[in-house]
Amino acid sequence: MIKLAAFADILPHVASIPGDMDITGLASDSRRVEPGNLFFALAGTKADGAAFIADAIQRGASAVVARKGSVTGEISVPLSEVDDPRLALAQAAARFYAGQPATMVAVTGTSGKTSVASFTRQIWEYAGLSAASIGTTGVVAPGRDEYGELTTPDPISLHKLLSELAASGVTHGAMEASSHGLSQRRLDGVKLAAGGFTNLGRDHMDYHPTVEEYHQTKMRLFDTLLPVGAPAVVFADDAWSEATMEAVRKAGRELLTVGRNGTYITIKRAEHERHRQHGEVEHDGRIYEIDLPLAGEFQLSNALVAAGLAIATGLDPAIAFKAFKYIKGASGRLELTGTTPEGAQIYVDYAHKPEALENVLKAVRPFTTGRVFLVFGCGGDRDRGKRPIMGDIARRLADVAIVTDDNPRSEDASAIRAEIMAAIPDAQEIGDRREAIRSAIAMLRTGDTLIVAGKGHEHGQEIAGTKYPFSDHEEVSKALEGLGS
Ligand SMILES: CC(=O)N[C@H]1[C@@H](OP(=O)(O)OP(=O)(O)OC[C@H]2O[C@@H](n3ccc(=O)[nH]c3=O)[C@H](O)[C@@H]2O)O[C@H](CO)[C@@H](O)[C@@H]1O[C@H](C)C(=O)N[C@@H](C)C(=O)N[C@H](CCC(=O)O)C(=O)O
Ligand SMILES: Nc1ncnc2c1ncn2[C@@H]1O[C@H](COP(=O)(O)OP(=O)(O)OP(=O)(O)O)[C@@H](O)[C@H]1O
Ligand SMILES: N[C@H](CCC[C@H](N)C(=O)O)C(=O)O
Ligand SMILES: [Mg+2]
Repeated sequence: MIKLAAFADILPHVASIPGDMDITGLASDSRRVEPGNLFFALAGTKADGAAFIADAIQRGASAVVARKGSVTGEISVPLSEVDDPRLALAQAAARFYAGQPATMVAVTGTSGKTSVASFTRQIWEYAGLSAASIGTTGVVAPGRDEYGELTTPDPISLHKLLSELAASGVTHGAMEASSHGLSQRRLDGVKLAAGGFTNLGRDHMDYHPTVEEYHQTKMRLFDTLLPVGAPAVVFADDAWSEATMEAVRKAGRELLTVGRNGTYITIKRAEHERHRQHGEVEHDGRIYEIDLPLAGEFQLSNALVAAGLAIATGLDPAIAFKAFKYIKGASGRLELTGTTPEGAQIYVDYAHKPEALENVLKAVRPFTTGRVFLVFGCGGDRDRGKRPIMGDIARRLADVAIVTDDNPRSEDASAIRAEIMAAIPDAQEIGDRREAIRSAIAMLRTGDTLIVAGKGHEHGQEIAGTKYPFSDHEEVSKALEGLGS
């Protein structure tokens, strides 16, 4: 419970409302309003929250926040009109749910966010700090491991969570900043100590009009959310690194680069083995040995961004680099899930966009003496343009590809497959994902590698509005049991 007047600096006019009222909670969905809630009417992609003000009041909303000019006519409760209701909601949520872990960092980029958030938490944990990570795979903190729906939670859930974490003694938190989250102001109330950037590729072209606009949205993390002078840890070896560095410099934040071309942490030497990477990095004039028990050079890039975030916010570099040895991959990120009796290896991976798929296929090639198999599809109700691009990547980089279903959502699954197969007509088509996985595993021989791509950690498959239980991990295990391994 908090007085409405406590939001006076965020919400115009509330200071002039006679008789201060108690606010029992915040809501942005009228269907979830409880008596005494402050309702925020948000303009969305499908609806305008202003149309649900009457509904919210009927359910007991005691005051309403809406975009200037969006409310016509009288309403029966106090109204605060603002330029940006989503920003007001984020700030109000941070006020309502007081307390955040003292050191919060956020990472953006097309791929690697979940991994970086998880690695940063693990580095802090290794150093003995009480740490949390928040992102696509959910929340992980001392005593908590919860599956999540969104990469960046909405501000109300996010601040409730941060407040609980702080109250339970968590001092360090790493979170993912998705482009949706940044554009919708979901993390504008978070007090950030540092920000990170991994890379930029094609994603969410159903939401962002151009790649440039998509990049600019991601840059909000640096030019708006990060305090002036705060460190921005930028991966230096990506095609979009230069543009990101420029954005950070222009915004007056401290630029720290990592990677082969990085100056804050520089890769001096890296040897990649099948399941680990070993090498040396330079930081602040000193050389540190690193040993990372994960496959794929991209995981080393992610680990460097994580180390950069931890060091930039105060951790001893020697401890940060030593922690690499104990890092576990995030669930379903190039995760070795099984081995056939003949020794072929099967990985579950979350690549559901072009660059991720390309990276993963390239990552396993050097260690595959036989053929690289790929089982993949594309999600429905998402960027259609990526389908033939991913088909083409599979054609170029996999030896055997099976096109199957991901989450068709409301779309016709066979039409999605056809759009992928336009670029890889020779692929096998097996719509049923379980069948596709079984069929691929049955074909594997010594030296082969199979990547089951697209769903990673997911627990379900969404078909025509229903989420059916489904796990790539489980299906791989069951198929292997069938082979007697
Ligand atoms: C496309 C998108 O981002 N949608 C988000 C957006 O919803 P919207 O603006 O489209 O909502 P809308 O349906 O148009 O309705 C507008 C407003 O009216 C309200 N409403 C609606 C109906 C009603 O009866 N009463 C009512 O009050 C809604 O609650 C909403 O506030 O704002 C909502 C509230 O903040 C989010 O929950 C919702 O996320 C949906 C669930 C979603 O699926 N988002 C995905 C695409 C997403 O955000 N993904 C990113 C990136 C993933 C990644 O690649 O890593 C993520 O961070 O997870
Ligand atoms: N640094 C990287 N560069 C390129 N590809 C990567 C990188 N890190 C991870 N990937 C690929 O992207 C997939 C998703 O990785 P991760 O979950 O860490 O990224 P993310 O940015 O959180 O993705 P999402 O936005 O889908 O949640 C991995 O399974 C892997 O295929
Ligand atoms: N957060 C991403 C996840 C996509 C996962 C993939 N399995 C798919 O369904 O396309 C999205 O909602 O676009
Ligand atoms: Mg993620």
